[in-house]
Amino acid sequence: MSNSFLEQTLAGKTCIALPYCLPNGTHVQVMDEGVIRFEPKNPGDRQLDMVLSCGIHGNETAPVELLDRIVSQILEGQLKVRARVLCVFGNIEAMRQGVRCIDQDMNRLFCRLPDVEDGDEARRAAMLEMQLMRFFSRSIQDSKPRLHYDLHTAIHGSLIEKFAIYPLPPQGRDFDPLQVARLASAGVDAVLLQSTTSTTFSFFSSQHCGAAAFTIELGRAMPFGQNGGVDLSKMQAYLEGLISGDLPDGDVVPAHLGLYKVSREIIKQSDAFVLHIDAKMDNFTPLAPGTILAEDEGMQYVVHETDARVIFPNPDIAVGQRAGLVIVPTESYLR
Ligand SMILES: O=C(O)CCC(=O)N[C@@H](CCC(=O)O)C(=O)O
Ligand SMILES: [Zn+2]
Repeated sequence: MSNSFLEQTLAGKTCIALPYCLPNGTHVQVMDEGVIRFEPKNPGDRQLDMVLSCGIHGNETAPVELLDRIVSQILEGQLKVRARVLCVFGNIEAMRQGVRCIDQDMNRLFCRLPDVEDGDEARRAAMLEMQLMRFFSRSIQDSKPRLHYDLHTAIHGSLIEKFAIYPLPPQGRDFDPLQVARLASAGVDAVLLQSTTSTTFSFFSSQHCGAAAFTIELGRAMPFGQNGGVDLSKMQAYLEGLISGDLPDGDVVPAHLGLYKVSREIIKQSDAFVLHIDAKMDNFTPLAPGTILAEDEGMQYVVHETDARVIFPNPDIAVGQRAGLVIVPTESYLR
């Protein structure tokens, strides 16, 4: 992958290039540092417009390496482009330093204009919002389906390694079973249906760009070059298929895919917050009814749900942010 788009970006060498054309007719434009757009030779024939993002958390490197492989394949002419595709490498400085974030968690900085605090990560999030609005405005004009996959890896282990978070749809819209079924063909084994608004990148594109958007967790966060244990072959084949115009056949959510709804988010209200469950617990670990999850300013969070599981337990976050999710299985209309 020498001299790849990622390597150039990390070395601070990306210049905003004018659109140019590959020998196979694909149009390429570098929109900003770490943001590159591909458009097919015959845009009228395309079936969808898609944003693929990674590295919103700088230490989640497996999806960054995956997206860099895809960008290289396109630039080298090995992958034919029959969709409009915007590839986003999110928090570049955090990637350089191998950390989740520098000052602020970028995935808590979307949908927050105009009251968001200033800072490099807030400015980058606002710039990415503008890039997506611009990218998808053409999709709206041309009535093309809009898709956004924001690719992550998790801090801890997980009883279900690959899962997606489906942001709460805009008012008047519902979760789309077709989108969930497609993810199953990409190796995703569970989907969590969100029940509240959010400040994540995928919530932004769902809410403000009308995209079918997901946060996708693809394994455990490891440093660059140490992702041999994460098998992304199904996801890679699926994304290559979408880019080259091969939509998956299945439109039924398979029985093996776990469907959960987010019952509640545990928000850290003060510095007195104490997590009572093991912060290193695997995602999807069952929580018995009556378990004390956490305490905060004299208030106890107790599991009252039947068949509850924990996702993303983490007390080391800023006040006001979420310290974990409680999810429950759901058998909804999706199946
Ligand atoms: O493992 C963890 O604790 C965090 C992994 C991660 O970054 N997850 C995303 C999920 C975003 C969403 O809820 O859509 C995050 O916390 O930003
Ligand atoms: Zn992440």
